Amino acid sequence: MNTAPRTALTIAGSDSGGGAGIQADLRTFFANGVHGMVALTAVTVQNSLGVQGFSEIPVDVVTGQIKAVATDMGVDAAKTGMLATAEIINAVAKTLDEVHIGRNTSTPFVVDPVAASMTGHALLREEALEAIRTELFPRATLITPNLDEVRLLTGVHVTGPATQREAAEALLEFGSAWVLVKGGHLDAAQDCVDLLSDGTSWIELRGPRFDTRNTHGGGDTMASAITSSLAKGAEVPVAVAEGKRFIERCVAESYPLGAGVGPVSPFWRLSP
Ligand SMILES: Nc1ncnc2c1ncn2[C@@H]1O[C@H](COP(=O)(O)OP(=O)(O)O)[C@@H](O)[C@H]1O
Ligand SMILES: Cc1ncc(COP(=O)(O)OP(=O)(O)O)c(N)n1
Repeated sequence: MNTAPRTALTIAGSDSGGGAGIQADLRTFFANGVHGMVALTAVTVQNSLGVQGFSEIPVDVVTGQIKAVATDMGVDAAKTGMLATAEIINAVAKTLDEVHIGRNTSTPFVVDPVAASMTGHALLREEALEAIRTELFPRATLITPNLDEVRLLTGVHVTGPATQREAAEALLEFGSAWVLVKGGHLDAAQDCVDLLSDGTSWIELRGPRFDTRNTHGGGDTMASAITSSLAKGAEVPVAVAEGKRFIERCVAESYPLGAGVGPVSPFWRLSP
């Protein structure tokens, strides 16, 4: 009989266009040899041009999905993406404690604090930012904000290495074990440099910047690649280095689709 692969759970929204959200997460888990499971939080109406609207899933259905998979199939690592409302965030935090997922357990937990789509549409109700800071970050093994999210969460406007470090310090105050301040939106003429820290180690992850506008789903894909590595037992610095290498290839092989922004490709290993 075959043995079961490692498992990863995404708690996130659906992207009807297939490039971000749970679709990106499941594509990435699959591409990394991990069995992906889902707790759906919201359904977005979305295509390459942006988000036209969304509807939340009832809170008890969100928490029910988490409990159903955690108590039966087991979760080796989990991540969050779009959570939509403070009510969902509060309930998810409580449920993660009940099923023993988070930084003070043996099951790593990655928080991608999704606030808006790259096209500028809100994916989180305004009052929910505080719940992300107080309910999710203290439970997180790793948080992975992009520069817009850093500004919303801390007020720090990152323009280079000094402010990237200042932002990481401010974010660690909220209680996560590690923070990854992603630098994809820094100066377009430079390499892509992300900064990883637990307040003691400061690790710069530098990679080439590929000249493409098709980066839809990039943040979700990177967080899911890191979650996959954590599910397979990697320590955080190794998992993030693996995630960085993975997303680089996904961006390099991204493709146009629709009239707007195309998706990154988690399937680069399948390319001929
Ligand atoms: N054009 C690019 N070429 C190579 N890597 C990129 C590019 N854009 C983003 N990245 C990398 O993809 C990851 C996610 O990027 P970022 O754009 O900062 O976050 P988000 O997708 O959440 O907005 C980071 O590791 C970043 O360095
Ligand atoms: C359902 C859903 N979740 C997350 C996102 C964010 O994806 P994107 O707009 O591509 O932004 P980054 O991945 O670059 O942070 C979304 N659009 N939809």
